[in-house]
Amino acid sequence: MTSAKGLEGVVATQSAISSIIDDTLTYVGYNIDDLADNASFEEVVYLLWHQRLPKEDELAELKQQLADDMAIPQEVLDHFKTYPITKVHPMAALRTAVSMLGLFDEEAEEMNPEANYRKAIRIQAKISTIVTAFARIRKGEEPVAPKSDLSYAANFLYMLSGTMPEDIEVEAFNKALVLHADHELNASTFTARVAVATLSDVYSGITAAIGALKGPLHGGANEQVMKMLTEIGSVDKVDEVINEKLANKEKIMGFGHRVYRQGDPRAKHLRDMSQKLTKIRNEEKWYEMSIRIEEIVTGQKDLPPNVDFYSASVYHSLNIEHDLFTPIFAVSRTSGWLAHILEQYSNNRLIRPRAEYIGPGMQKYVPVSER
Ligand SMILES: CC(=O)SCCNC(=O)CCNC(=O)[C@H](O)C(C)(C)COP(=O)(O)OP(=O)(O)OC[C@H]1O[C@@H](n2cnc3c(N)ncnc32)[C@H](O)[C@@H]1OP(=O)(O)O
Ligand SMILES: O=C([O-])CC(=O)C(=O)O
Repeated sequence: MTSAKGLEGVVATQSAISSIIDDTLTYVGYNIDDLADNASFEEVVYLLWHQRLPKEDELAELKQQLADDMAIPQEVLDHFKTYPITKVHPMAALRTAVSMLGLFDEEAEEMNPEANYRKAIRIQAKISTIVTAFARIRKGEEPVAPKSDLSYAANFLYMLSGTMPEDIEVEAFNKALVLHADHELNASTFTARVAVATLSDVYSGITAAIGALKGPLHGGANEQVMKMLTEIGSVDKVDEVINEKLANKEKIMGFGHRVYRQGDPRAKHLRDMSQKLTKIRNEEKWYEMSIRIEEIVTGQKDLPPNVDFYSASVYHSLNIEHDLFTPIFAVSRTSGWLAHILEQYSNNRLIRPRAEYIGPGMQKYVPVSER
């Protein structure tokens, strides 16, 4: 037996949800460029869960269901107040809160397709309430109740800030949600599928996936990008800092990808949005620094930016705290995780690969007194 390090190039399952072929990303055969320019996040959720776009009444029904299910149990809100609050990363809070949600779902252990679909709606609805409520409670503010007439994207921004978002903010946030919704067998989606392939429940799958997304080699990179931009501070410092990092063989967060070779097709949408928003905010330096970093890294290492790079300056321009960037990724990717969980249940087999053993050969047990 020989192993592929990091399972590179291994085809581990079949899926009808999203594909990356020749650096083109599609959700159910729809090019991501088309969806990013035209679709609402709710339409994409429907697409991923049903493998077709919704008709008008189906979309209206899903929107209503999501809006109706956004409230979270008071116990979860109270739990947030018991954390040593300044030290808790919002991804850790989210991981715990989603697991806790399962304790209050009477259908948590029901394993039929209808019950699993109902849970998918509830989890997708409640996850943005969890992130926004935690963000407010840790600052000593009261959570803001969702408005049922707002879109998913608008509701998130409204629940976070307590004020009505501007149209351009909703447009940017909706686009970001669409772009992050699914991505074939990335690490967190694979994690979700492995967890539920044991026939464990949906909450276990999402909780496991959140844990996998949190790391800086995956979803956690967007927060690290903003940390790097903040540390660099100004366009004239970019060359010195980035050249030094590259010379020291440090990874530049937001660059590189296991699958894409020519570049991540999602990055250009976020680059355009970053340019637009930083101009409106009169904070063009974040965009200009990002552009200069891209020039240096692609010039020296042939490593294009991934989805995490420009999302950082987009979220910053939406006045979002930097440690909420990865939870926002989770809010969107929950739709993809749920699609993959439902697909896994529909055609399940335990996922259990092998390991190539590289330890010592056969050894004889020696009693502790003789070692
Ligand atoms: C949503 C997402 O998850 S997108 C990815 C988000 N993650 C990041 O942006 C973190 C930075 N990027 C990385 O760490 C990697 O590019 C990954 C994790 C995304 C992909 O990793 P892998 O396919 O395993 O590539 P690996 O880490 O082995 O890198 C291959 C080579 O490119 C270099 N490299 C890869 N990414 C970077 C980077 N961002 N900066 C500098 N060098 C890099 C590696 O150092 C390595 O060089 P070497 O062969 O000289 O040792
Ligand atoms: O596919 C991957 O490996 C990582 C990624 O870009 C994503 O999850 O969006």
